[in-house]
Amino acid sequence: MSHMLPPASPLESTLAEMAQLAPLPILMVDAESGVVLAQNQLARDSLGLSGDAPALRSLFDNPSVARQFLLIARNNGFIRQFEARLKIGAGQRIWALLAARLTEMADRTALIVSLIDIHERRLAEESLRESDALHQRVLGAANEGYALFDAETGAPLEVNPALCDMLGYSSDELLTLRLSQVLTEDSIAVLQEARAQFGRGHHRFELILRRRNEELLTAEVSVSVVPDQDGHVTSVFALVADITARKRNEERVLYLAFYDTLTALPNRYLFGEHVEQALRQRARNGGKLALMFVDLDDFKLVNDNYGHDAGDELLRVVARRLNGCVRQSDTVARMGGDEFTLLLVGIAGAEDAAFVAQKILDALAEPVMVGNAPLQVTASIGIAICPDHGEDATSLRRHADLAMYQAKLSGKHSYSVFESGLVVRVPA
Ligand SMILES: Nc1nc2c(ncn2[C@@H]2O[C@H](COP(=O)(O)OP(=O)(O)OP(=O)(O)O)[C@@H](O)[C@H]2O)c(=O)[nH]1
Repeated sequence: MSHMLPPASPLESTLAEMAQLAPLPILMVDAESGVVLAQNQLARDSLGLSGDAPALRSLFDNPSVARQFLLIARNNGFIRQFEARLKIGAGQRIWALLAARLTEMADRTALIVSLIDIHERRLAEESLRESDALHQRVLGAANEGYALFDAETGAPLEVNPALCDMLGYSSDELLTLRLSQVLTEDSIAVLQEARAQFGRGHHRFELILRRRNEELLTAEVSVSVVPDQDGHVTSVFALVADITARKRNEERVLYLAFYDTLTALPNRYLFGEHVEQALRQRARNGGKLALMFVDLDDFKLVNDNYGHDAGDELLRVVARRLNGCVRQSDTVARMGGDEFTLLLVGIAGAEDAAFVAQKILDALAEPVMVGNAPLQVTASIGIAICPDHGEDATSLRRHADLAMYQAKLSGKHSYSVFESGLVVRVPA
C-alpha cells in the first residue's frame, strides 16, 4: 500500500504487498480518528479519495452511517457485511458492501476495510422490489380475480383480493384449497380435456365455480402459462371474471325471444322453428304430423266480467292443461291473446289428432277456480294433417286456421279437421 505508515514489521510489509495484489479496493484507516492512512491502487482508482489524510467519513454518502460503521468496527473488532452508499467522486454514488477488521499496529489501532461494488445488484433488487410492489398493487386493485398456480402440482401460489371476494374465502384459506373444492366436476373435466393443449399463449374457458357458501357462479377464466428463462413452464396463471349476471341477462333475453312470459309456453317464433324441424324430419323419415289451432270461446267475456287478471290466470291454467293432453315430444305454444297452437309428431292420422282435440275439450270443461269464482271455458279447435292437408308450414297453418273457424261457425266448443275444398267465410 502506498501512503501507508512505514510497516512496523516484516509481516506488516507482507500484508501491504498482499493488499496491492488483492482484486478489491482496500483501505487502512486509523480506528480512532477515521483518517485513511493508506489505500491500495484499486481503492485509489475506484474511490477517488485524495488529499492529505482524507477521512473515511468523506467516502460515505451519509456521515451518520460512517459514524455507525466506525463505531461497530471499534466495538466488535470486525464487520462482516455492511451495505452503504459511497461517494466515488464527480458526484457519483454507488452501493458497496464493506467488510472491516481491527488490527493492532505498533503505535495505533488500525481498521482494514475492503469493499465490493454491489451497485448493479442493489438496483436490480430495488427494481424487483418496486415491480413486486407494483404487481401487488395492481392485483390488489384489479376487479378481476387472479390466481397463480404451480404448473407441476397445480397448487395455488398466489391469489388476489378480488378472487377472495368472489369466492368468499380469505387468501390464506384459498391458498390451501384444491381445484376440486372451487370448481364443479364438469368444469374440472373441461380443464383436464384442454390441459394437453396448454402450450404457450392463452386459453379461455367458461367454468362454474363454487363459492364458500355453496353458491355457484359462472366465470370466464383466461389461463396462461408462464415459461421461465429456459422456456420450461413453471407456473400457470388464471384471470377470473364473474359473468353470472351477464349470463343471466343473456338467458333472460333468449327466454324472452323464444317464450311467452305469461304462460311460459314457446312463443310463435319458437313454435315456427319446431314446425320447420318436424317437417324436415318427416321429409326424411316419413310419418304424419298434426298442426292444431286452439282458440278459446268468448274469452273476451272472462276479461269483461272478471277482470284482466282473472283472464291471465285462466290463460295460465289452460296452458298447463293443454300441455297435459300431449306427449313430451309434441309442442304446445301460445300465439298471443287466447290463441294456442299444437304440433303433434309421429301420429298415424287425423283420428289421433281428433282424439287429442277431444281430450283438450274434456280437460277444459273442468271449471277453473280464479279467486272464489269457478270459471268455465271452452275452445274451438282446427286440425290440419301433414302431408294430407299440406306439406309446408304456411299451408298447414292456413288450413288449421280455416278448420278452427269452421268449428267456431258450427257452434264453438268443438273441433274440426280440415277438408280439402273447405272455404270458411271468416267474419270481418
Ligand atoms: N287476460 C288477458 N286477455 C287477453 C290477453 N291477450 C288477449 N286478451 C283478450 O282476449 C280476448 C280475445 O278475444 P277474441 O279472440 O277476439 O274473441 P273471443 O271473446 O275469444 O271470442 P271467439 O274467439 O269468437 O270465441 C280479447 O278480449 C283480448 O283483449 C292476455 O294476455 N291476457
